[in-house]
Formats: sequence, C-alpha cells, structure tokens
Amino acid sequence: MAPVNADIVNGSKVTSPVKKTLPEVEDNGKRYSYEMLVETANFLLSKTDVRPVIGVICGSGMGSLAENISQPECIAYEDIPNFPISTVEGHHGKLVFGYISDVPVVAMQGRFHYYEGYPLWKCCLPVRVMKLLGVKALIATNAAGGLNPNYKIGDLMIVRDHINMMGFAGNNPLHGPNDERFGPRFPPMNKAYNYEFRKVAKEVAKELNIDNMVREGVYTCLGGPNFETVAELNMLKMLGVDAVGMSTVHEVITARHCDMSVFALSLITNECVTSYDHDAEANHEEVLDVGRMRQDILRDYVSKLVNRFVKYLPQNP
Ligand SMILES: O=P(O)(O)O[C@H]1O[C@H](CO)[C@@H](O)[C@H]1O
Ligand code: HPA
Repeated sequence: MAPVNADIVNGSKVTSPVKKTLPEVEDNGKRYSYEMLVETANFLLSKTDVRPVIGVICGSGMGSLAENISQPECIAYEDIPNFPISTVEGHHGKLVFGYISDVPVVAMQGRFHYYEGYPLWKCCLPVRVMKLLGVKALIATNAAGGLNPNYKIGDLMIVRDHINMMGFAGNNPLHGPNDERFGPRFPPMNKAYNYEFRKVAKEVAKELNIDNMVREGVYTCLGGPNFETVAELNMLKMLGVDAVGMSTVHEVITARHCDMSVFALSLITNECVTSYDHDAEANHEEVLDVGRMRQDILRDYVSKLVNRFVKYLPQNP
C-alpha cells in the first residue's frame, strides 16, 4: 500500500493545503467539505497502488466497460467513507481500479442520479474525488434516448455539447459556496467537451469500422425519473437537442470546474417518441438490453480511446 500525504492532485498523496471556512447555506443536507473529500481520496489511495490518470463513468447497463480493466481492484461504494450508494438497476455500486491499454484508470460501475434523491453536488462527489486521486481526464458514458430522427437504437453519440436544462432553473452542482481549491466561482463552459478527444474518437471509430454508427451531437439531462412527454421532447428537439438522459451534464460541469478534460459518449438505447400516434413507450429494461447488445463494441471503443487520449493529458509540472 502506498503512503498517503503531501501535495494535492498528483495521485500519490493528498493533503488539504489551507483549511477554509465556507459560509453555511440551506441545501438539502450537509455539503461535503474539501477536507472530507481528501479523506475519501486518501482512503482509496491506501487501498490500491493504482494511480489513475483517466476516470470512466459507466452508464446504465454499461457496467461491463469496467470488465476491460486488467488487474482490477474493486471497492464497494458502501465501504468508501463519505460515498453515497447506488440505488438504480444496472449500476453496480463499486469503483474499479486497474489498467486499460496499460493506462492506470478508475471506473465508476454505478453513478448517482438526482432522481435517486441526491442533490447534484452529491451526485458529482466522485468526480472531485477522482480529481484528488490524480485523474486528469474523465470519460462519462450514458444511456440516452435518441431525439435526432436520424439516430438509430444502438448508435453511439459523441457529445459535442450539452444544454443544462436543470441549470436553467438554478439547479447546478456548483450552486452554493465555491471552494477555490477545486476551481473558480464562474467557470467557462464553452469548451466543455475536449476538441482533441472528439477528433480522436471519430478517427478511432473509422479504424474500428464503426463510424456508420457513431454520431456527434448535443445531450441534455432532465431530472427524471419519468421519461419525457411528447410535448417536452418536441420542445427539446426545437432547442437542438439530439439525445436525452438524466445524468452526465452535472458531472461534466464538476469536472470542468476542477480543470479535468472531458469526453462523453451516449449510447442511444431508445427512440424518443415525438408523436401521439406512436405506440412505443420508453422503459429501463430496453435501456439495459441495448447496453448488453452493444457491450463488446463499447468495450473495444473505450479501450482504444483510453489508449489514444493518454497522449493528450496535461503533464505534471
Ligand atoms: O444516464 P445513465 O446513468 O446512463 O442512465 C440513463 O438510463 C436511465 C433511464 O433508463 C436514467 O438513469 C438515464 O439517465
Ligand atoms: N429519456 C431520458 N433518459 C433516458 C432515456 C430517455 O429516453 N433513455 C435512456 N435514458
């Protein structure tokens, strides 16, 4: 087991530089301080010798992405100090440390959603923990409904951008006092999805001969847990949304706030129903089935992406 203490975010040891007192706010439960997340990161660093530089979040039914990981070391969420627990079917609830294409990674097999009852900042707590572990790039995957009429079930969508619908109503993972040790009060979001990663992902899709099923588009996250009405979907379509889900956006905002590079990938698991004449209804079983159907392709794709993205990671000073 590796020793733990010293400087922030080099993945080998973590300390809290300066203790800060942030103002208290009303907020759906107690916020986690920087110091608590340092405690969580140090716990994890004491349990594994893997020092991850890329973090992967597995979407619904996409947990098999973590099966790509060699020399895996799994830690259940319930054993991790300050971690929430996964409550959704298709989300196993463990962190997997190990290697993909010889690159040290950590994967979340199970993410947290707002509809589970967690405030957004808590849904994104693992992203900040990843940062403290030394992770420089986040690959967030999700299952999503295809709103773009050209999309087919089983397609993969590289996320070019998002629309933060929940943020329009003031619900944002960064809401509340800002801790500058993570990032600035007003982070820019116009380059949320790393340009090089997206370019490489399109090249890799060609190399794997899956470019006919790989799209690029705009994702939005709604609060869920209900799937959308016809009118809601038509509104989102007018706004330029290509795929709809209930995750990822707040994770990406949190990752960009603490200066991680981001790539996100949606698996189109169902067609969004935009007409009252259409009989189909979205359901979570179908979402999980499509995840299973695409698991081999997803595994190959993400392994190659990790292998290529590593060249674009910022080096330690
Ligand atoms: O975004 P992920 O976690 O992949 O899951 C998606 O699938 C579930 C609905 O079937 C929702 O949780 C939605 O967000
Ligand atoms: N809507 C919202 N979230 C989803 C969907 C959808 O159609 N499919 C998978 N997650």
